[in-house]
Amino acid sequence: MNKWESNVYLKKLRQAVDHFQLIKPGDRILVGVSGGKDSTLLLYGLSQLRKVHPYNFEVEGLIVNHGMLGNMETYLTYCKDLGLKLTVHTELYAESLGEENGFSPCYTCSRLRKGIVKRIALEKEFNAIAYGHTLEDVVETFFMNIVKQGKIAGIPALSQESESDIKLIRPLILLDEVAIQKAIEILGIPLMHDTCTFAHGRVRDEAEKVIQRIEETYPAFSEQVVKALQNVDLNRLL
Ligand SMILES: Nc1ncnc2c1ncn2[C@@H]1O[C@H](COP(=O)(O)OP(=O)(O)OP(=O)(O)O)[C@@H](O)[C@H]1O
Repeated sequence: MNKWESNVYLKKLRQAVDHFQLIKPGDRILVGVSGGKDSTLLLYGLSQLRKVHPYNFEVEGLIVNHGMLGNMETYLTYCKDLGLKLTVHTELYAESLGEENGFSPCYTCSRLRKGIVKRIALEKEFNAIAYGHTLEDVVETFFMNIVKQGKIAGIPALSQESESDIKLIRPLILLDEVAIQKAIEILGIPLMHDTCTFAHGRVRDEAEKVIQRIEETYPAFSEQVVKALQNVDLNRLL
């Protein structure tokens, strides 16, 4: 087993890429980067995978600077030294956000940010956008969809952007936050800390607590949810 394979976090990223067929030869992938641990590891991991994977593909990171991102200088220098391709696009919309038409600032910010990433992907002829959603994101979303919507749905590893040919890929979907944190510590990347004043008391925090409590009894609960989402017994649904 080589060094690459012995790194559990990179092994799981590759497992997701291959199992869900996230990457095709010739893909041009734009990674949405927030400067936090998940999307930073995603950019690093895909850039590493590129070097050893049989398929030829390109990887580039994009930070949308909406005005609440803190100091980027050290982070950008470190990423550059690691050989990561990363650009910053500045559109300072965050400060003017508020509660609008019943939508929270976080919701509006996320919509605007995704629109910008998509626009730049199209302008620069990328055919794929990668997001840093993790195992926890899938399980929390699954839980919240049941509790809030009465619906069975998680986050797909691979989906299609509406209104364009761009595919959305989520290669960290098999990785948990503990493994990601460990990987970031090993790499020593100084993360960026956002200055967002809205993101507190998220509904997701409640889901996180409930899942943690379940995992005290069933430690593999999150992995089992991901397994279950690929193993639906259609004959036993109503
Ligand atoms: N400032 C940013 N610039 C570019 N991409 C970003 C930025 N912030 C976040 N992203 C990307 O968007 C992904 C999802 O972001 P985040 O978890 O904050 O929630 P969200 O936009 O509410 O997403 P969702 O509702 O789809 O879970 C991140 O994993 C990252 O890949």
